[in-house]
Amino acid sequence: TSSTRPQRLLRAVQRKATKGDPQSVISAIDYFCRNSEWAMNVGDEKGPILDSVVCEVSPATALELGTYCGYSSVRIARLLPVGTKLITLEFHPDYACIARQVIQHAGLEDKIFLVEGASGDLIPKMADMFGISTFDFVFLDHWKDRYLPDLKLLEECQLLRKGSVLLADNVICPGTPDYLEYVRNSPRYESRYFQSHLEYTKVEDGLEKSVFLG
Ligand SMILES: Cc1cc(-c2n[nH]c(CCNC(=O)c3cc(-c4ccc(F)cc4)cc(O)c3O)n2)ccn1
Ligand SMILES: [Mg+2]
Repeated sequence: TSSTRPQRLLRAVQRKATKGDPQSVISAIDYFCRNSEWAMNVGDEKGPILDSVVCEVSPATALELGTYCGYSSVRIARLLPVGTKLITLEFHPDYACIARQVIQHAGLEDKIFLVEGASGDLIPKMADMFGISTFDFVFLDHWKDRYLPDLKLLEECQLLRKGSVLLADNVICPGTPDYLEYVRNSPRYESRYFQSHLEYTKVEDGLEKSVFLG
């Protein structure tokens, strides 16, 4: 029976990465995507930009929208101090199943809470589900037409505080024009674009970092 791309990506991790070593999991996925099959991970060019923002914010509470195979969950969680947690939301059960195994191989299952469901349904439940009040950091990497509605939902649910940092992937490719227009023109955000490329390609893409001003 044929396997899926996420299953083949997981197999590459299980074969090549050292259990409990997040960096080797990241390297194994990047190697697989450069040498075997492209996959929609934030990747090894935008990844270091994500790392630098996570280190700068050093969030006590972090949210990721769009887990896929768990590559960026591992990138983020490996940098989080003890006692802090990453909540990551994934819509597709098949992706979630693979991501759990990738996260486990990295040894980060105690720092990452993966929740299955649609962002629009889950965001209003975050505070109650996890006993948090606001997010210090949000990584948007899910359906591109959900970035703006979910940002507004985070505002309405009062899950952002003065200084909360939002980092959005794919603002050029596939593109999130309505989100970009909003964060770049709203007086409630200070926004900055980090130019890069679509993972594992020469196509332009980038990350938009937006600080909520309250
Ligand atoms: C909780 C929740 C979660 C989700 C959700 N979970 N997982 C996703 C995946 C979303 N990601 C992408 O679609 C994506 C696409 C490309 C791409 C593809 C093809 C091209 F030709 C060029 C670029 C590149 C990327 O970097 C991407 O991130 N959404 C949805 C709803 N609610
Ligand atoms: Mg992406």
